[in-house]
Amino acid sequence: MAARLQLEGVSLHFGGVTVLREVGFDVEPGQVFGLVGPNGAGKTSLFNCISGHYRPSGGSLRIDGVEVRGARPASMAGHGLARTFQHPALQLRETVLENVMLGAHARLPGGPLEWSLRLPRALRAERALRDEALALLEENGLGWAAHTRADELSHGLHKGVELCRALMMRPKLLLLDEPAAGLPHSEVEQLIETVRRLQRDADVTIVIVEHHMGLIAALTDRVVVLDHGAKLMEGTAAEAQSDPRVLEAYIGREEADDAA
Ligand SMILES: Nc1ncnc2c1ncn2[C@@H]1O[C@H](COP(=O)(O)OP(=O)(O)OP(=O)(O)O)[C@@H](O)[C@H]1O
Repeated sequence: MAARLQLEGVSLHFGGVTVLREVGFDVEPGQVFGLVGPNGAGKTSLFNCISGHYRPSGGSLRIDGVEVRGARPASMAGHGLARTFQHPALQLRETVLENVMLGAHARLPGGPLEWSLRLPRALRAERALRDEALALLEENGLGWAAHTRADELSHGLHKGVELCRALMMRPKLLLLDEPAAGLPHSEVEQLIETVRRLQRDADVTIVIVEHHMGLIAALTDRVVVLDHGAKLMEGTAAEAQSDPRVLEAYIGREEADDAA
């Protein structure tokens, strides 16, 4: 079942620096939700709070009504959460298939002893996961690369492999951090098709951080715009794109970047 995500008053400080100021919004089960805003607005920091990589200084984060603020990243799979990163971190010396299978670690039966002894149940589970990972790679157009080492693939393909690794967790909440960054136009089109397919078939709630407004407009049901760590507005992508406060925030940030 796709998850409901609820944020209330989420704040984050690093020393004297305020990175997030009382951010709150609800994401309904099955929605594709966009998180946008100029560089440095706090989007990735907010993702890091949701996925347990950062501990918020205040506020509440609930997945299906369960408070997860302060939970460690490793325990977030247990809450149905999977994510991708702005810069995919793959095991570069391992094959694509091995990388994707790593996404299923939380679903493996038995303990380390059973695995080190290669007991029959562990071997059967491994075979089933291997078949599942291969099917997932095929579905996402990467079947041909299954036995290639990750360091032999391009940046765009790394992003595809990372998405498959996240999907191996069978998440009910999927966070995608700038999935289109660095992709050529044709691959962005493919990515849009992939997310549409997930929306249709996978019973998952998806939150996307992205600067590519074409992708946000094509995919999202709602967006939140962040600026200087605070929520500037919430609405549809079209409402965000025509909101003068949003335009001003982007222009202001460009001017600040130019002056720097
Ligand atoms: N670990 C950290 N320590 C100190 N400051 C941090 C840390 N992580 C993020 N920040 C600061 O928080 C602010 C928000 O950064 P963040 O990366 O979340 O923004 P963003 O909206 O994702 O930007 P971009 O679109 O450029 O990726 C920035 O000023 C950044 O320097």
